[in-house]
Amino acid sequence: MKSVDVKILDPRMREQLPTYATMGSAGLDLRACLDQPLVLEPGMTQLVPTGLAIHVADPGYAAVILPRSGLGHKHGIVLGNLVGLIDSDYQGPLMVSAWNRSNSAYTIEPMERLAQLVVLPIAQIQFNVVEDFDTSTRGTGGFGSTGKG
Ligand SMILES: O=c1ccn([C@H]2C[C@H](O)[C@@H](COP(=O)(O)OP(=O)(O)OP(=O)(O)O)O2)c(=O)[nH]1
Ligand SMILES: [Mg+2]
Repeated sequence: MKSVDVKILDPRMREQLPTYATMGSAGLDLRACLDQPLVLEPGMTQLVPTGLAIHVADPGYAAVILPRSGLGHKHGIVLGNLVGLIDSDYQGPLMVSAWNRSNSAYTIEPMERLAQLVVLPIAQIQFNVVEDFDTSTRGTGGFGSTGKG
């Protein structure tokens, strides 16, 4: 398993560092390190601290912050940036942009699991400028070009 340096910015996180819930879990749940409940009115977005800073360090990896499906589907609590991308050289506090896309207020409780962190391999690329691409099966077809059925 890959090791990633973490700084504990909120002492409450010392006892509950994120771990994989099951052997096959891809995400580590991030908690809302709030001092009091936060009422997120419909349409509102609020930056919520996770109490952690990570340093992925290896440019061959990045972390992404994704919504939790239960919160997103049942309560409309997703991310204001849709997906949070954590660069491998970022060392600042991990923040979650919590967006209430529903029509009802939602109260985020202190230390509630709000979002999840996934570490992914990354390919950094360099562009090779060409006039024409090598032929591919798809060519320029897209946006439903393969049909519906
Ligand atoms: O949900 C998020 C998204 C980003 N970040 C941090 C880590 C990331 O490495 C940094 C910058 O994010 P990004 O590059 O997506 O934002 P930007 O608007 O392009 O800012 P910058 O000019 O700092 O790159 O902010 C978070 O803590 N949470
Ligand atoms: Mg950026």
